[in-house]
Amino acid sequence: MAVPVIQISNLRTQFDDFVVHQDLNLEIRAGEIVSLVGGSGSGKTTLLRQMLGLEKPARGTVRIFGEDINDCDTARRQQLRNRWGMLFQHGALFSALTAFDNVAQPMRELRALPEDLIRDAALLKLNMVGITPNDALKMPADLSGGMIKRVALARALALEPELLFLDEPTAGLDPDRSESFVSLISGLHRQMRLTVVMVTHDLDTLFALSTQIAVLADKRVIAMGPPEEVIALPHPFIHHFFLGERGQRALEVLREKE
Ligand SMILES: Nc1ncnc2c1ncn2[C@@H]1O[C@H](COP(=O)(O)OP(=O)(O)OP(=O)(O)O)[C@@H](O)[C@H]1O
Repeated sequence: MAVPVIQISNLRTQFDDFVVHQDLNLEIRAGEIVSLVGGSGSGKTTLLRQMLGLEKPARGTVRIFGEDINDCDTARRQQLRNRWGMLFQHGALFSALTAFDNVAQPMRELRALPEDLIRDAALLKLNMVGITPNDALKMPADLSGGMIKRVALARALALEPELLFLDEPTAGLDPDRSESFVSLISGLHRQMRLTVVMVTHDLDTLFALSTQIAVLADKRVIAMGPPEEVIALPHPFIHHFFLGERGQRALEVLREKE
């Protein structure tokens, strides 16, 4: 069987005496769209940061593409980083650069590509997310919230990643923009054969996109599987999160998809 894209084993995270994760295990296979859900403070963002190699766990291993992210040198880690893209919830773009330069920047940092190739590739990525060459010349301050998210997504895709991390991708977007952003991610997932890991509180986004849901509770991943299986599990957090009033509405979307 192929090596999992992400494999987290026996992870422990601790801040002073406060234990956030204990004996946490998680395996993500290529091509999945995995949503990480959990209550506030359950450690979703911290786990995402550990996958990105931005934080080191107290114990356990985090393997990305089969390599221990905390046990490789800086050059190797950078090579791994070039294989994933990250869409941060806030502050996704450099405010002093145009949309175009924001997307070109990760390619320029590689110092290996000629400028004309970078130009074509950046315009192509912007086109994929529906940003015109004219809008590409604008500064982030002159773009709408939805357009900023699209440019940030184009930037995350700049190096043709195999893996894409999304932190609350639709937060701050109105329902229409949120829906079109979801279709965009879904289309790109198919087109680029991406593996996607996302943290979201938005049940509409979650049900529209996820092939798997991983539930973080009791300091561990207590369940992982297809949405319809996970929501049927008898755990108080799952019941509360998915089967409340807002969950019912989102579930209708899931049933319409079937
Ligand atoms: N650098 C840090 N120092 C001390 N405590 C931290 C640090 N980072 C996170 N924590 C604590 O760890 C716990 C998990 O935080 P984290 O932000 O990962 O949760 P989360 O599940 O993403 O929450 P939310 O859904 O509210 O964003 C919280 O109690 C938080 O206060």
